[in-house]
Amino acid sequence: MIEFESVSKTFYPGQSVAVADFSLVVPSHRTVVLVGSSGSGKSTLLRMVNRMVEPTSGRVLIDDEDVRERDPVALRRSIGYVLQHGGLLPHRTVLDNIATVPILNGVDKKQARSAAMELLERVGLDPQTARRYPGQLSGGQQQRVGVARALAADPNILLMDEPFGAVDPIMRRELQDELLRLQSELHKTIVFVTHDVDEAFLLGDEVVVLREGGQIAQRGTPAEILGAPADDFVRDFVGADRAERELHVTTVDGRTIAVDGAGRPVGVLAP
Ligand SMILES: Nc1ncnc2c1ncn2[C@@H]1O[C@H](COP(=O)(O)OP(=O)(O)OP(=O)(O)O)[C@@H](O)[C@H]1O
Repeated sequence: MIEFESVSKTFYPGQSVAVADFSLVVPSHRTVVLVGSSGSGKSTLLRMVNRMVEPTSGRVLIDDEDVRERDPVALRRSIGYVLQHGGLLPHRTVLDNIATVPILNGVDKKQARSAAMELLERVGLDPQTARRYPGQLSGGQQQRVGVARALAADPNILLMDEPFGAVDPIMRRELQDELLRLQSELHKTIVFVTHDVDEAFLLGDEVVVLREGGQIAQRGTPAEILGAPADDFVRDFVGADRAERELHVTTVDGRTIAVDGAGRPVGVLAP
């Protein structure tokens, strides 16, 4: 469980607050998505968990322990972190990129490399990829390596900061499905940051819609938010009234088809 307890962050005195008095509990084994437009404080909040940002006031607790009690380096090695631009080491092979943290944590090299090979397959990469360098991979493959690397130390917590933001829409959808599959097997505690509402609704057990200053506009399951947006800001942000979200039913050859506001079929209703 991760707990944000009234955290605030002002980067420079006199500057506007990046995050003001934010509180949230992220339950263990769940995926919580922070969604909001640029500058709403999502990354700042995420980085408080692994102490890459220290709150100006308030606390972040992991399983009831204040993260400030933890050595920052050990803390970071115990938490998986995936960024938009993989942050892979360019002069190390894919296999070494994945095995680095476990080796730093004292795992025997051979063992770490064989675990890295298993992870490579787990995230859907060909074993041949192991000997390549990050620059020789596509953006989507690099992000898969990023996910494998984040999982290598078998962390309980995964922090994901716009991890699929820089890949094309088809690859993005594949990576999202892959994450859903992985999570159904691994049950990590995931905090996922995105500005894409559809991605938030697809991946989040719970979604937190943020406005500027890390203010929570609404939190809940995707269905709760879409069904009852708290205010006009949330309604606009999630596009509750957007034509493509407004589904209707029509009957074609005796089957009931759901179509969106533009008349595009989106699925068949189960009888
Ligand atoms: N290291 C920093 N130094 C100074 N100001 C910062 C720093 N990091 C973030 N900020 C400011 O804090 C505010 C919140 O930024 P943050 O990156 O957390 O937002 P975000 O919602 O993640 O946005 P984005 O989607 O663009 O990454 C912004 O006004 C930003 O300029």
